[in-house]
Amino acid sequence: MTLTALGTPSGEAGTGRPPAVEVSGLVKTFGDVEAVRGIDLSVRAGELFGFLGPNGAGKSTTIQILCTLLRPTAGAARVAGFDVVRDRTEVRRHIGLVFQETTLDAHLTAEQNLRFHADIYGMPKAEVGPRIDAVLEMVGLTDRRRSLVRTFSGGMKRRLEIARGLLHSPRVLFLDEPTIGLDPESRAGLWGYVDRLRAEEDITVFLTTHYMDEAERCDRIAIVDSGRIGALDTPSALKASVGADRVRVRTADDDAAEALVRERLGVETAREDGVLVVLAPDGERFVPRLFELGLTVRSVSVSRPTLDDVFLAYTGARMSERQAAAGGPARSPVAGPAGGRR
Ligand SMILES: Nc1ncnc2c1ncn2[C@@H]1O[C@H](COP(=O)(O)OP(=O)(O)OP(=O)(O)O)[C@@H](O)[C@H]1O
Repeated sequence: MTLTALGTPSGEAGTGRPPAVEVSGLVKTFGDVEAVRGIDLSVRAGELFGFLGPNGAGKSTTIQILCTLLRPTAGAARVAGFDVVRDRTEVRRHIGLVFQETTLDAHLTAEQNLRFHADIYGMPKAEVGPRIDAVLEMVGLTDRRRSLVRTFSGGMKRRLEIARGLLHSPRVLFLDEPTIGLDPESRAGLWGYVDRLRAEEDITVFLTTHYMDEAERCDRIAIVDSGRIGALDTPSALKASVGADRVRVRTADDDAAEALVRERLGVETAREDGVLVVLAPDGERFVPRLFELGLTVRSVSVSRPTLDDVFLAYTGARMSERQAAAGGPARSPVAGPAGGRR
């Protein structure tokens, strides 16, 4: 299998816009733990870029370095053209953060939370009111602007977090598992805002997720495992590079069928949940050959590779397992933009 692990997106030459995120040789260690072990990547302006990987792969650590909440052990990163170590304040001014743990003040109203954020960012007074109106409208919370945040549902809080992340018109929005714990309707709503945002504000979105449908939305995704990028490409290119279609077959005797298929047709097989799976480059054309072998086929189905298959190829696990594992709060809250650095 040959999957690409390229740091630079193709087709960028000539656009004249610097990359939104540029990372080279990034390393982060915590004592003996090598959380990030040499990451290179380049995210172009306006891109929706996804980070996928198992628990502990180093996704959050990388994002926290990009957001200036952690200092790299080695390597360099630039966000919106600014160095994350040397130009920390400028980086913070140009990014928005939405993390899975809420950092809203529950005892303030939605509007007060936003005004507080505007103060921290030193937004010009004249801009604050109209911008609050705009972001509240975008996330559908205009009529709840004077409600205390503690009266909000989980989905409403997340929408308010997004509004807050956008208030200062960032160039790059970091979303670290933004939909964990949300119901399907709230997840769909949140993605509606992200799509609208990208259309209206030409923002770059850098996302981590455990959900396959969210990964599918990305322009490109990087699969991260054990602190390294194993593959980086568009979802369709990644799926194509995994190669074979999967032909799931149930026969009268699967063990005998498997041996026969391997021997006579020279193809690879696997077992998934006990079911015989034949890996074939063109599944539909392959099916008649099963019958030609004289097998008693009880059922057969063909599926093309999914991102889950790509994830499995690179990490040895299914995304769905990760999704289940990530059902609860995964880690302690990180500091907001004004917070300290570990
Ligand atoms: N502050 C810290 N001190 C010590 N070790 C840490 C710290 N933060 C992260 N690590 C370790 O670094 C590794 C990478 O963690 P990280 O949170 O970046 O993974 P992740 O890919 O975001 O995982 P998840 O999907 O579970 O959020 C893990 O082994 C983790 O235990």
